[in-house]
Amino acid sequence: MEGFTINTGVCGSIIKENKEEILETLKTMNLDNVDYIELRVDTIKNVTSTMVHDIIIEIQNYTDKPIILTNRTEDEGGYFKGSDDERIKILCDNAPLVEYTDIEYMTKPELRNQVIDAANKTIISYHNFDKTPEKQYLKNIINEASDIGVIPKIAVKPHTLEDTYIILQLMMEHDNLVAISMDKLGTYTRIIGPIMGSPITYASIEETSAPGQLDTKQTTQIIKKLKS
Ligand SMILES: O=C1C[C@@](O)(C(=O)O)C[C@@H](O)[C@@H]1O
Repeated sequence: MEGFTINTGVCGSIIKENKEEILETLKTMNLDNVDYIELRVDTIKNVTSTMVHDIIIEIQNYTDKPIILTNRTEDEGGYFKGSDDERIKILCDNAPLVEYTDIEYMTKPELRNQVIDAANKTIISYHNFDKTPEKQYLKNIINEASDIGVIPKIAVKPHTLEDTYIILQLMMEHDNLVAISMDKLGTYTRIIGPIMGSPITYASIEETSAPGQLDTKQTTQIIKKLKS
């Protein structure tokens, strides 16, 4: 039967301020609704490499779900307050422990390459919380990100429905791409992504880690429905 196969993993993002809250979220969430756990360490107050290491070990003692390690810059919607050198050090120190490490495409190449070299696998990400750039601009990022990392990811803000169509076109034209049109206007791209071969779709566990996210239960149920 003609159709599509869905191999998308649902990623639940944990965005908490300290180890206790992170572990509380982990132990109260339904792990059946996720395939990956994103640990957003930029939301941890006064975060250090040692803190992140200890949290990762605690998570891995509790579940085998693969971890995506993210330390998001403020420029791209995150909360990390330190220097880029400090941000990259936290990622490099802990990247060998986890399945994927997320590094922003816009990071200075010498720092970006340090993370790529330290990581098992990388997600090369680009976020624009102000607009949806021109399609060719995004295509260029996707192509270069695909060359330097394992999964290219773009997450951009739509102002019109036509903006969201750009994301649809990019998903049609690229395999293995995580492409998100944020806000409510773009929420449907989080569901279309799995049909288009996206390897990961991000969902919220408690509070959302980005505008327009569905929660992990909704996302998993929809994907199950699409697969049936
Ligand atoms: O980059 C992404 C995608 C995301 O911004 C989203 O739009 O769901 C959520 C972030 O936590 C994650 O790191």
